[in-house]
Amino acid sequence: MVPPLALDIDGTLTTPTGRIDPRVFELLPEWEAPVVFATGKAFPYPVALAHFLGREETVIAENGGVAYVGGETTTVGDPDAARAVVEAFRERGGEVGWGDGDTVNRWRETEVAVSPDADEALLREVAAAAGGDVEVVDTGYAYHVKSVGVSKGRALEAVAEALGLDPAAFVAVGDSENDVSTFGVAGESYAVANADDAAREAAETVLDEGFMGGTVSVLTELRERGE
Ligand SMILES: O=C(O)COP(=O)(O)O
Ligand SMILES: [Mg+2]
Repeated sequence: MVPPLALDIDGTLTTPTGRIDPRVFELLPEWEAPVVFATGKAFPYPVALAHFLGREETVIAENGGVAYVGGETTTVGDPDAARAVVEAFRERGGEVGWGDGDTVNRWRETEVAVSPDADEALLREVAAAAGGDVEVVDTGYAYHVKSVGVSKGRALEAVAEALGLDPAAFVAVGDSENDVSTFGVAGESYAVANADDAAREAAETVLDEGFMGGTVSVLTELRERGE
């Protein structure tokens, strides 16, 4: 038997240029245990990934702000507080930076994502001035302006419970600061070689290979172990 998985998407299932690695489509459709996509991206992205893999749509989006399992959606966090920070950032000359359509935030319900090209120092200054309820999380792919206390790890606890599983039964793979909480909840945790310092420190194991190459090495090992 293979264990259930909690998989980050960007930096973990992707190539260095941000594409979904084709090996995702070979390895995950047939994985014989729950697979939870746990991402900082907005809700539709992991749902679409699960859908096109032919898997149950069991997802954590917005860094834990949104969880979806068994057809039930749960949202946590204070979107108004996050939006107020981003509005103040804009008033001070900051730019969210995703262009006119802003599909990054269009379906985002609990937080706001700001482009990695944005003025980080200004964003952090504005967030700090808003009091202690809002924080900025840097995934390498975006700065997420979100409520303190919302995390992928907390959402994984809730999703695991809904699935009737112990969160410690999960094996987690990730690459950044927003995966640290998942690593704390899952029974086994792996940081891919491209992971940031926070993820490397939190993970039980830092892999030799980066991006999907690292994730493939974990999945292969787990499969062999389960035989
Ligand atoms: O959207 C981001 O900033 C990062 O997404 P991820 O959590 O799937 O890596
Ligand atoms: Mg990531």
